[in-house]
Amino acid sequence: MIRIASLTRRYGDLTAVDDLTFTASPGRVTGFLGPNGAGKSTTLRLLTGLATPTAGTATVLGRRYADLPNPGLDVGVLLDASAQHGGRTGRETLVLAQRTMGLPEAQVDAMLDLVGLTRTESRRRVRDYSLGMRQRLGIATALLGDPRVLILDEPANGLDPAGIRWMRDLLRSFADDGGTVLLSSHLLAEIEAIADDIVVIGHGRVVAAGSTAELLDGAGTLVRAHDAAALSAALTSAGYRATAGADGAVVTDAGTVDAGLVAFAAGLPVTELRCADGTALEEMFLDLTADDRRDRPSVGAVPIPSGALA
Ligand SMILES: Nc1ncnc2c1ncn2[C@@H]1O[C@H](COP(=O)(O)OP(=O)(O)OP(=O)(O)O)[C@@H](O)[C@H]1O
Repeated sequence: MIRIASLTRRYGDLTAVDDLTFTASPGRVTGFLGPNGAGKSTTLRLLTGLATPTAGTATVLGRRYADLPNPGLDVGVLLDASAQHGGRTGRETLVLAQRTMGLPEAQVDAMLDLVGLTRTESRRRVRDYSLGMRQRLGIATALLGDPRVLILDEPANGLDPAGIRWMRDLLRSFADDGGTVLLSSHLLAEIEAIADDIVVIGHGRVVAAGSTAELLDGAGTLVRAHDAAALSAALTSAGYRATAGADGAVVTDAGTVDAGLVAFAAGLPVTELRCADGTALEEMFLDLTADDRRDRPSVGAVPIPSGALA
């Protein structure tokens, strides 16, 4: 369990993290989403003791990270794969971590196998690794102590499609075994494919949170007809919200059945009708994070499900 409660971090006049509250639960992958500069990395740094909060608390398994006696055994952390020591080989990096944590050396080979780094690759210096290989090494280091919690900042960076699929499966099975995963990204599609819960932040504040299913439901229905303007007008006059996209699709808060009935009643042949997918979630994400005003989070269009905020 990760608990962030009223967490705030100011740098001079800038409030990088602003009264942030959410939890990441065991058995679930929690996606932590936000555009550049939203405060994701600062939050993860506060959570892992690399920065101190101005106010509020961030705890892992009920304790501040700094109070965990041997943190690597409880929490696996990967914040910046490119920051690993370039002069060490991959194996040396793992052996150092293994000794620091007091683990058997066999664990190093087990992790290399798990992340798909060959023995030959493990003997190369990290400076000669691709970003994808560094991510794999970083994940191996994070998993070395068999922790119950994983905190990962943009772990898909640099991975090829097969690597992304591999990481997704790895995180899924980690969560299915009861682990807690908190994973940050600015890539909505990546988060949507893996996360059970999503917390969206903008300007250091939570702007939407809930299960991925709830947020997708909140994204509504996508309906397409030849005359998008007429379709929008028909939906609006039936009391629904409707937004016509540039590609002719209309996203509405009407259910699929109601949207179809409204179009039929208006004499508009429907060419596509389905639950809105990640495209609509992406529009929601952009909308939610577009508001520059820190004092007024733009949550009006999307309800925050009760219980989603701790
Ligand atoms: N040590 C620091 N001193 C001053 N400002 C900082 C410091 N660390 C972060 N900030 C500022 O806090 C804000 C949030 O930054 P943060 O790196 O947490 O965002 P992010 O969501 O992780 O963005 P990105 O996706 O680009 O990594 C930014 O405006 C950043 O410039």
